[in-house]
Formats: sequence, structure tokens, C-alpha cells
Amino acid sequence: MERSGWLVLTASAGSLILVFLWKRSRERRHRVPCESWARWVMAKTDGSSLQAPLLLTGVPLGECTDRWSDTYLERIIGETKISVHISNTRFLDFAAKNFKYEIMTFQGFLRRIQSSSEGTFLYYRSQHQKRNKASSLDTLGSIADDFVMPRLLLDPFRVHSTVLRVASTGLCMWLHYDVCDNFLCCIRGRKRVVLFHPNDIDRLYVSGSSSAMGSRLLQKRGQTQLWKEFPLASAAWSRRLEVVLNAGDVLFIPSFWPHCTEALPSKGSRSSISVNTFLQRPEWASLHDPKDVWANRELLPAQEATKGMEKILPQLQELPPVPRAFYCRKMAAELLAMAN
Ligand SMILES: O=C(O)CCC(=O)C(=O)O
Ligand SMILES: [Fe+2]
Repeated sequence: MERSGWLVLTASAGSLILVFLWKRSRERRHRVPCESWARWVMAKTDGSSLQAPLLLTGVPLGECTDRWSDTYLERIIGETKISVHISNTRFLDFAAKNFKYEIMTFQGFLRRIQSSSEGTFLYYRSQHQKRNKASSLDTLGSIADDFVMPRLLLDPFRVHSTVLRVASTGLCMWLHYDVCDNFLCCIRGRKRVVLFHPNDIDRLYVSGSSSAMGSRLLQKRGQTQLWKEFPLASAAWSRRLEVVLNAGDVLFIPSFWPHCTEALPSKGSRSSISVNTFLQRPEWASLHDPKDVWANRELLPAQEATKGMEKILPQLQELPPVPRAFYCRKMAAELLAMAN
């Protein structure tokens, strides 16, 4: 039987309260060492504490949590031109491409969110003008200085990129995984995050880094239909981890943990703002694709392996059903032996 739960303790370092998320998974139990904040930070170097999601509350993130009202953002970056996802459903789906992109000013974007009638949902994630450059918060001028991650959190990672994300409330981001570890920081509003263990990757209908289910998992109704279309996913859903982030909360999402999010309604605003910092483990640094902006390009050896797979599949298709099934199972067994 699956179990998941929360263990809360007060950190010895500073006034941070750490809430450790732990889970008993199908194959093995993942639990963050939780004696102290400092111990966790030190343990990062051997990777042992990087295997499970972790919620940090009350993290000082600089001036952004106080300052980033619509009025302030309009004043500082209102004229900046941005590319925005627009959809007439709140359940964004990358595979079905149920959204379009529109260029507008940041001011236009914020005003459109405020004035949108029910049924239009907007989403922005910052991107460097030169698409291949990873860091993008700095393109937004001085607001970049308002966001500061405590050094204690970042050390000893390398920062891969930092991304500003603004969403209409209600908007759900499609299920996907990232190849970088990640600190997802809630700056304004509230955000629901649903996470799956990487061992459930074979149940989540992922192609590329996105799921064919889009964000429909987050629909309150219609799950019976969803399980008909995606039967393996219901078991993964029963083992999911769920958390709601409030302003000032930081969620550590380890790489390869599939996740989807929902911007929840909150008082006084029709949008939620987060900043996330993608991280590279130093020992994996050479594996990352230098052109990767949003941590969704496969690690370099996995890119080659994926190309190999694309060649193998049509060859297997040429076989009649019985030997095809035989060789598929034989090869899958070799692959699974490497996974354990
Ligand atoms: O809530 C969002 O905007 C998506 C966040 C996300 O996927 C991430 O930080 O990796
Ligand atoms: Fe993500």
C-alpha cells in the first residue's frame, strides 16, 4: 500500500521552517535526511538528498514577494515585448497544442489577464531574446534584482537558468518532466503542484518530455474517461504527491520527476507569479545540452539513445507479430536490467 505524508520540523539555521516531503514508493522508500537544514545542504554533495521533492517554507527570496504588484511590474517592464501562450481552455496541452502564441507588451499581458472574460487563459514564461541563451530573468531589466535565492540553497549547484512564469488563475500546465533539478518559487498567489515518481514514467504516456494527457489529470471531473483513454495512468495517479505553494514557498523538484501545476485563485489578483531556478549537478554538467533553455532537452547521451530508438522501431515493425513481440520483450528485458 502506498503512503505519503509530511514531516515538519523547525530548522536550526535561521528562521526557516522546513517541511520534508516523503514518500514510500513502489520500489523503494524515498526520504530526505531531515536532521537539520545544514545537514541537508551538505548532503547535496553526495546526491543522497536530491532524490525526493522537498518543500521549504518562508524562504527569503528578495524584494519580489513584496514588490511584484501589477502596478510595479507595469512601471518597470510594462513596455517589454513578450510571447504569451493563449488558450480558451484552462487545461494546456502541449501534445494537442490547444493554445497559440501571441506577442504583446508585458503591460498588455497583465491587463488582458485582469480583463479576460471566463474562458481565456494566458501564460508567460520568460525567454532570452537569443533563444539559445539559458538565462532569461536578466532580460527583464531591474526586476531581476528583486529575486534573490539564498546562497545556502544554491550551493553547490550550478544555475542552469532562471525563468519568470506568470499564469491566469485556473491555468494548468501540462504534465512534463525536466532534466534539471529545480527550485520552483511561488512569488504571488498560490500554486498547486502534482508530482509523480520517475519510476512511473511508463504509466504517464510521455513522448518527448510532455504527456499526451496534457494537464487533464487536474480536471476534477472526467477522470473515468481519462482512465479509459490512458488506463495505466490511474495507478500512477493514486501514488501522486500533491502540494499547494503559497507566496514565499520553494519546492525542490528533482530532475525527472514528472509534474503538472495549477495556478489557484487568490485574493486580489487574477494571476499567479512564480520564478524557478533550474540547477545542474556539477557531476552531470557535461551531459547537459548547451542549447537547452527550459531544461526539456534530453541529456546528450539520451539524445543519441533516442535517435537509436527511432531507428530500431521501424525495423521491429517489419517483423511478423510473433517474432516482433518476442524481440520487443527481449530488448525491453535488457533495458530494464540496466534500470535496476
Ligand atoms: O507552474 C508553472 O508555471 C510550471 C512550473 C514548472 O514546470 C517548473 O518550474 O519546472
Ligand atoms: Fe517543469
